[in-house]
Amino acid sequence: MKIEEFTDIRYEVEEDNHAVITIDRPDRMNSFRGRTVDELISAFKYAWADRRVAAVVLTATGERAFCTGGDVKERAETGGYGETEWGTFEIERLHRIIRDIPKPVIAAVNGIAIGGGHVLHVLCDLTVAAENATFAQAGPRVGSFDAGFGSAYLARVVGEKRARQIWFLLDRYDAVTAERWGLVNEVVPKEQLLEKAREWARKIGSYSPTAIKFLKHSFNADSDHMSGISHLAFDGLAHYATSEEGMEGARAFAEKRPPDFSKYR
Ligand SMILES: CC(C)(COP(=O)(O)OP(=O)(O)OC[C@H]1O[C@@H](n2cnc3c(N)ncnc32)[C@H](O)[C@@H]1OP(=O)(O)O)[C@@H](O)C(=O)NCCC(=O)NCCSC(=O)c1cc(O)c2ccccc2c1O
Repeated sequence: MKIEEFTDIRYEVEEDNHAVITIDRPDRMNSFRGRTVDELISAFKYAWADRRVAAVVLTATGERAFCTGGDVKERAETGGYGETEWGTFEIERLHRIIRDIPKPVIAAVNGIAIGGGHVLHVLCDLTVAAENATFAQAGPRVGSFDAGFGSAYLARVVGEKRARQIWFLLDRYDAVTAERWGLVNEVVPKEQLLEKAREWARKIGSYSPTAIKFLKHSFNADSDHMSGISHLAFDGLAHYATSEEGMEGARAFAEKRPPDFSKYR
């Protein structure tokens, strides 16, 4: 997909040194649909191929949301995430490209990161958060789960007890707690968020790209077996998310009522 065709994201190369990818669906709290995911993959490919780009910043429009995961309203209406370039919902490929691109990816979290949006920042190499940012998972409330990197790798990052707490209690954590848990590298005032991410990108751009590339691959190697778990998890999720139980979660969200999962116990 060409950059000028992007509707759900923006892609810019800043100061000939780093790319900034901005999720731009503020009316849906920067949730993603199939098209958003396709555009994000294309943007990461552009950044991968562009020799000027040493690091990638992933952020979103506004101060309310970084990314609220899948577009639950779309899912409640249609049972899926809308049309895509190849007819498939490529979220797993997006996860892979964030890990595989041989350049550090910095999440600049400008608001709530929840559900699949939380998973995106977890997968990024570094996270800088605005003071107003919050962090949460939502799947078991809306009929979804990420039993791949979103849970297994999360446990690597914050530890088993905290990862289970995040997924089983579905509470929202503030930026200071996230930093204390090691989920976030640094918390800054919201006015300084993008500048801090760019400062890191510029710093990375002054170092040897080959050394950085090998380090990223090395960090990934130890947890890459989780890809197999991810394949299983996403195939399972495709069935679960469209089941009656899964759809009860999405419909309840769209209808602004608590879900009733009692008959599935
Ligand atoms: C994010 C919130 C906690 C914010 O709550 P708050 O009370 O501040 O605001 P509102 O709830 O009133 O929301 C304002 C406005 O935005 C709409 N909105 C919010 N989030 C979404 C969303 N994800 N999709 C669509 N629309 C959204 C909301 O409806 C309001 O609209 P109005 O028209 O009423 O003004 C809270 O909104 C919240 O909990 N949001 C839902 C978070 C969530 O459940 N996300 C999805 C998790 S599941 C997921 O991400 C997922 C990922 C995958 O990779 C999948 C892969 C394959 C299959 C399924 C997948 C999947 O489900």
